[in-house]
Amino acid sequence: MKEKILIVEDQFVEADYLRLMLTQAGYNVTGIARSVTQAEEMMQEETPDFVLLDIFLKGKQTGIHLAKQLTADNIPFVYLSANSTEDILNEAKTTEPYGFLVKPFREKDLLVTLEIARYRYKHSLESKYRQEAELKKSIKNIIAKSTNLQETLLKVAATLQKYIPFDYMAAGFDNIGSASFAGTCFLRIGFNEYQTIGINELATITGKTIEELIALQSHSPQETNATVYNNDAFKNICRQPSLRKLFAETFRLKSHLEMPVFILNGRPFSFCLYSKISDAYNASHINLFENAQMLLINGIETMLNNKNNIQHKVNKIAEAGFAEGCEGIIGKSPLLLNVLDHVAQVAPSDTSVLILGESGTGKEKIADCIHNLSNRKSKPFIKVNCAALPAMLIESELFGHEKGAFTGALDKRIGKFEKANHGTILLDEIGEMPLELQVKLLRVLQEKEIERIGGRDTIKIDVRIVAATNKNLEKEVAEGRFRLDLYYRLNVFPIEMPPLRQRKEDIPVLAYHFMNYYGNKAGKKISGIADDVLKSMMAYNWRGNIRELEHQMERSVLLAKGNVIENILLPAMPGKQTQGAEEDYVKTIYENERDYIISILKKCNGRIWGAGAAAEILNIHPSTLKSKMKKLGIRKEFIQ
Ligand SMILES: Nc1ncnc2c1ncn2[C@@H]1O[C@H](COP(=O)(O)OP(=O)(O)OP(=O)(O)O)[C@@H](O)[C@H]1O
Repeated sequence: MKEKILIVEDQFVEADYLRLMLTQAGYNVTGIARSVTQAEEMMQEETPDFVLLDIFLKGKQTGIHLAKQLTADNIPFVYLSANSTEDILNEAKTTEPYGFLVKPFREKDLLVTLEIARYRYKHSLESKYRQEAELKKSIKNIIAKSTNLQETLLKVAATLQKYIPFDYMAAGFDNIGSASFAGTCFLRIGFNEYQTIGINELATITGKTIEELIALQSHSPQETNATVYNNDAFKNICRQPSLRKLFAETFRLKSHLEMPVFILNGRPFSFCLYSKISDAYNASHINLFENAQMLLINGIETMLNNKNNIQHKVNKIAEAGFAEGCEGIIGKSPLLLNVLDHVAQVAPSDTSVLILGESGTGKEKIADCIHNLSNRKSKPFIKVNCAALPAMLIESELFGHEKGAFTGALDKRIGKFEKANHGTILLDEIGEMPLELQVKLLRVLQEKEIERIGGRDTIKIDVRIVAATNKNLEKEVAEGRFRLDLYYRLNVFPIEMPPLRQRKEDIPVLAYHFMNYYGNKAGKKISGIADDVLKSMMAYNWRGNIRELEHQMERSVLLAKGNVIENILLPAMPGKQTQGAEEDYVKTIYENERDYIISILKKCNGRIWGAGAAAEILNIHPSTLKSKMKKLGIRKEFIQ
């Protein structure tokens, strides 16, 4: 059956041209709407399978208004836009379009975008149902096992993280200061580590009194519907004094998702998630949360009816550190943690994963994590670099050959796919795979079978595919170098590796990691990196990303004269050099942690032990605080 497409476009000529292209390509155009109202009327008559949506339309409402409705009704759409401002594009992104076409575009671009959008839609539905089922199952398990509200909230927070990312979460009733306040806040401090912050701790950290916090709370009325605040929308709601503003300033938060849960006795309870990423939230997060809401309501009610529920101080931090299998991953920047959340989410399934990102950003390392966290971890993990072999050899490398299959095939050879049976195969640099082989790979993905070169039989295989590339595959598809059908198959779960320039806070910790590694390897006792060196590393544009940083550290270790790295020879950058170091300097997570602990110690007049002292506020054991102080170089004189 022909797919039904509604065109929402106020430019008559453009809309007509679109209709022509789509009809010729076999689509059924159900109508052309010039405004949101007209589109709504047309959709009442006939629900389209897809909508092509211009952003600027006749009338007051834009395409973005309609997009929100389409997302709620689960109708996929692709934006058409010209000269949109960054703000508008950012807002458009939160509505989760299945594609974006920038005018003017060619017929080929339109058809490829629609095909990709169609495939994405189909798979996003499958993964949405899977995610919903997994989230509900986890929440059910948590609620069945715990009796204490705050403990439950912490566990729910850690579970939600996989699906709806956050750096700070405030969960509780509308009145944070009331005697019956049973909510609390969680600050993410690592992959699976949270600092619990109750009202007293919040007062200490922010330097406010409880009364001031209560006053701020009254300026932060709860939303009645789940609402997303990204980018400027978040800045706007943080203009006036409120708890949100205080949270944003204290923990450097940039976007917010508020999710009210109404419990039956009428007291509103909210989950407020905040992220350090400025556009972290979208409509699918709201949908997912709303689907799990009834379970949460029942769970919270059960906890509230339990006498042990109110516990102001939670002396618990969720299991520390990275999940087993991700140990070698260094860094705690929000963008890296976000990648690891996705890894944790996809690893246990058999879904194909496509890892995208510049060279040296850690794609292969992430592939290792996916395998190690999967049920296939005890089975083989085979890596193939598609760029490293000549086209002729890749086929035999991947699928194997029979004896005498071609000149030089003196023996039978088992290919990488067979070797990876029941395990995982990493197809690195997939963008370099020759077109002829792409067809064969597609067959493996579809039929789950291979044929050795020169062989007569097909061999059934069960292999999970992880592919990686630093190329823009959509561009490769549009330019005819990569098969669209293969791209669909691989792009079921894309993971984007952020370049080092977007996560500068990871630079010092990576530098120390490589310093230790290469120091040990060279048998040299190197114990530190001079401040100037670290500053110039932070200001440097690491075009080769982590690999480049690793090589520079290896060299610096070898050249170091004493036990501190005093020099680093960074290749000259075109244009700006290291003089930008001061203003570009971003505080590391360790510096932040150090500053934070010093501020708490100052407030407690340096007291570590006892009621109301620093260890209690930080919810850690006094001896742990002492060892942290030693590690972070915090001495008494900093506190006075
Ligand atoms: N988060 C990390 N922590 C520690 N080391 C890392 C991290 N990410 C990458 N590395 C190291 O950086 C180097 C490059 O990483 P990797 O080979 O995974 O990158 P890549 O994106 O696959 O590169 P390419 O595209 O060139 O193949 C490796 O030595 C790897 O061990």
